[in-house]
Order: sequence, then structure tokens, then C-alpha cells
Amino acid sequence: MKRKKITIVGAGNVGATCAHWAAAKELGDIVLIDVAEGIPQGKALDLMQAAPVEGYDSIIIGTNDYEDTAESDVVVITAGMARKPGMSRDDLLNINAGIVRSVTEQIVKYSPNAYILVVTNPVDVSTYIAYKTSGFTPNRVFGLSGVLDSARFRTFIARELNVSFEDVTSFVLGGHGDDMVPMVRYTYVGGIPVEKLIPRDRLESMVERARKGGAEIVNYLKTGSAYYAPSASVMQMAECILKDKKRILPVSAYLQGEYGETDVFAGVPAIIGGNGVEKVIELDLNDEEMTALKKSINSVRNNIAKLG
Ligand SMILES: NC(=O)c1ccc[n+]([C@@H]2O[C@H](COP(=O)([O-])OP(=O)(O)OC[C@H]3O[C@@H](n4cnc5c(N)ncnc54)[C@H](O)[C@@H]3O)[C@@H](O)[C@H]2O)c1
Ligand SMILES: O=C(O)C[C@H](O)C(=O)O
Repeated sequence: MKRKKITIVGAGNVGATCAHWAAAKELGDIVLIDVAEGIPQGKALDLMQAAPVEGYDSIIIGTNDYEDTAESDVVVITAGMARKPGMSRDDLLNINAGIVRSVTEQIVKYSPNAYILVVTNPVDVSTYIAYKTSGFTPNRVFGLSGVLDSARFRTFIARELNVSFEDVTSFVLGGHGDDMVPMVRYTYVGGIPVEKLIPRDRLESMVERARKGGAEIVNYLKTGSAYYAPSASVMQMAECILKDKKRILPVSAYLQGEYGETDVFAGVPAIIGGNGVEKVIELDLNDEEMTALKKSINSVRNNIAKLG
């Protein structure tokens, strides 16, 4: 049986760290591709030279040639510009939209059976572009949003209670933007509703911190944005496909009537397995939650409208 093949487009902070997590998890052979000469080649060679130390049998190559990516099973798109302090993710739309479109055209040419996971911001619109450009069925194109955002929310809760990160479950609905919707009502700590363990005002402050979680790190780093948690998050999504895990994860998925929405990507809970987005799960939302979700999705629609 052949090893799985994973292509990561963009060998920058997120892409190279994706390769790191993929190798460490031994998810398959890895191709790191970038437009920058030397960067993917150097990072891939360095990562492969860690294999004898770490014991992962992944062949990792860096390239500038899409022919090397042919017949990939999963392709992760991280190509594009990251924001700087004072910018919103939406400010990246004009420069990144064309990159996502051109990258997707190459993916379709060389890996027509691949699953495409999109990271590039603004991610819901980027995923919409990748979906429309690819012509793939919607289960095969989805984006990184809620896995990262809920990981941040879960982190804040675990630290507040000094409990294992593993015992905090939650998810975030809506676009991957400042109006995302962390779902307190569906957040549990070891099966206990979080509202029984943390006062409402503290929870609200954690919700706000999660909403601004990306900017918090951008403001520390100054020259770019987060990449350890984002890359771990998207590679968890990739792992669910590659191992047919059927995990329920919050991802930016194509809505076809769910939550009363069509022809848009937004963060929703979905079963992720060997067929990608196997089912979008519709939750019973109260009026406040539905209003917040609609507001967040409208922000995504406003960005899609800018594509012309
Ligand atoms: N969805 C999320 O939750 C999430 C999380 C983190 C980062 N991001 C986004 O991911 C993107 C990458 O972030 P980063 O920190 O890795 O940035 P980075 O600048 O470190 O890396 C981006 C890489 O893309 C490459 N690139 C540019 N155009 C390309 C093209 N046409 N083909 C191939 N490669 C190309 C650049 O050469 C660079 O190496 C940004 O848009 C960022 O906002 C999204
Ligand atoms: O915040 C960013 O610009 C990157 C990413 O969307 C994040 O949430 O870390």
C-alpha cells in the first residue's frame, strides 16, 4: 500500500510548521511548495534530516514545481500574506484572493482527486474561491476556522480551572473573524457544562479573548501571525481525512441550506472523515446564537461580494 501524499502550498510560518506536525504524526510523504526559491527546499531537507532522530518515515521534499505535487491526497493552502498589527484579516482579501485562485488551478491540474484544506486569510472567502475555482464537490474543499478558534477558547478555560486541555470541549460557529461565535452553551469540562464552573462574566471575557485571539498574537509578533496552533489545527483536519476518523470538528464548510444559508462558507460542526466534510451538523440555536451566527455569516458574504 502506497503512503499517503500531502502537499503543503506555502513554506512560510504556517506551511513549514504544518509539514513539521505532519511528519511528526507520520501522516504520509510531504511536498512543501512555494514561489520563493530555496525556502521550501531548505526547510524540507532540514525537516527530513530530523527523521533519524525522531523516527518518522516520511519523505519530505521542497520544490517550486507543481509537477512534484502530482497525485496528492490532501493539499493544504497556506500561500499568501499574513497580517501585521492594526490590520484585520479582511484587509488581506485583495492580495490573497488571486494567490488562492492561481494555486487552486495548479492543484486541480496535478491532483484532481485531492481534498483541499484552506488556511489563507480571510479564510472563509479563500475557501469559497478555492471551491469555486476547483469545481470539486463541496465535501472536498473546506477551511481552517473553528478548530483553531475553539482551541484558543478551550485553552483559556483549561487554564482558568487548572484542568487538562483534553477535558475541555467546545466549538466556534460562524466566520473566522472578530464576530465569530464561541458557543458557551455547548462547552463542557469533563462532561460538566462550563457555566456550572465559571461565572458568566469571566466566560464572556474569554469569549472576547478568543474572538481577538489572532490579533493578540499578531500584536506580540509584530511581523506576522500565529502558526503553531493554526498548523496543528489544520493538520488535525487533514489527519481526519487520511485516517477516516469521522471526528466532529468545527470547520469552514460550504452551506447548502443548513442554518438557512446557501452558497457561503462558514464555521459549523461537521463530521470529518475519509470523504472530507461528510455531514454538516445543524444545532438548535437560541435566538441570540442564531442572530450572532447570521451577523458573522453576513460579514463573510460582504467579503464574497467584493470579489466581483
Ligand atoms: N485560517 C486560519 O486560522 C489561519 C491561521 C494562521 C494563518 N492564516 C493565514 O495563512 C496565511 C499564511 O500565513 P503564514 O504565517 O504562513 O505567512 P508567511 O508569510 O510566513 O508564509 C506565506 C508563504 O506563502 C508564500 N507564497 C506567496 N504566494 C505564493 C504562491 N502564489 N504560491 C505558493 N506560495 C506562495 C510566501 O512565499 C510565503 O513563504 C496568511 O494568509 C495568514 O493570514 C490563517
Ligand atoms: O489572526 C491572523 O491573522 C491569523 C489567523 O487567522 C489566526 O486566527 O491566528
